[in-house]
Amino acid sequence: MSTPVIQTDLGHAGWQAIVADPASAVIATDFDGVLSPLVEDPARARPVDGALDALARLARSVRQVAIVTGRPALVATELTGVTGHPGLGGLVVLGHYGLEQWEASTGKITSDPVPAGVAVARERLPELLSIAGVPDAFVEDKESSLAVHTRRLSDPAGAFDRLRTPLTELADETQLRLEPGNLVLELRPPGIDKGVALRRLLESTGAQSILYAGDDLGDLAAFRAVEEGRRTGLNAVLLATRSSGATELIEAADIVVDDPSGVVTVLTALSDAIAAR
Ligand SMILES: O=P(O)(O)OC[C@H]1O[C@H](O[C@H]2O[C@H](CO)[C@@H](O)[C@H](O)[C@H]2O)[C@H](O)[C@@H](O)[C@@H]1O
Repeated sequence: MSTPVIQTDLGHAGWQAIVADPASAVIATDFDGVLSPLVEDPARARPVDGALDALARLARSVRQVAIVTGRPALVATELTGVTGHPGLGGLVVLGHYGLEQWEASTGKITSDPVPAGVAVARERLPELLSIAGVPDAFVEDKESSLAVHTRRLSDPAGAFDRLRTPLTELADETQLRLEPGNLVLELRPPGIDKGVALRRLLESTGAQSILYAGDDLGDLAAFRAVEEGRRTGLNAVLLATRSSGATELIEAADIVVDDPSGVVTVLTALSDAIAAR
């Protein structure tokens, strides 16, 4: 398989560094919109064909493969089906934007504490949704955070706009953070994001290079952490899918693909290049 279109010099350098020394590389990828297509019901998201095999193949030669997601870590392991998948015994899943860490080698989860504001927000949400005129918005209760989805409503974008201000106020009052995503507004603990999660992962693994794949606004923090790392010598490839149409992310990427199948193509090309070196 040929090298994908890498649009930047930094991306070329990152690709070559990973190929030359995979043992010091991390491969980290988001789940929704990157390994799985976006679907109406969050419970039905699944990785596209070939996604886990592509990660498993890379896992043979790189230092660490990780999934970094806004989902709870256990939900992500269930939806992805990574538990017991051949070749993914060293996988790490960073859930809740890094609040939780699940390790395939032990099956154990560690988590930062959940702030009390989540319980307060949970209690106040139904009335807030009613007052905002969207009582039927789907609330995905993730225990450590609450995601309000508008995708299945008759006017998804209008409902998203109507909810933004009241949910921002609720986040302020409960000392939570409002995380906007693709037709979803999440109330979640502050002080952690995918950038913090990735910095911790790079530090704990001592990796010198990384490929990070994302699609939505929540991945911007990871992109920024990688860009910051580049200033102190980290070699990196930033891969974005167009799944969520997040312009800022797409413009910052070294490689852009349309959808999760494109991610599989890129990951496969990377392991082919490693195998051919
Ligand atoms: O970090 P991620 O793995 O990308 O998770 C971010 C949020 O993704 C999910 O919502 C998105 O995907 C749903 C299923 O395809 C879709 O219905 C929704 O509109 C998208 O915003 C998930 O439900 C959230 O909990 C995640 O935080």
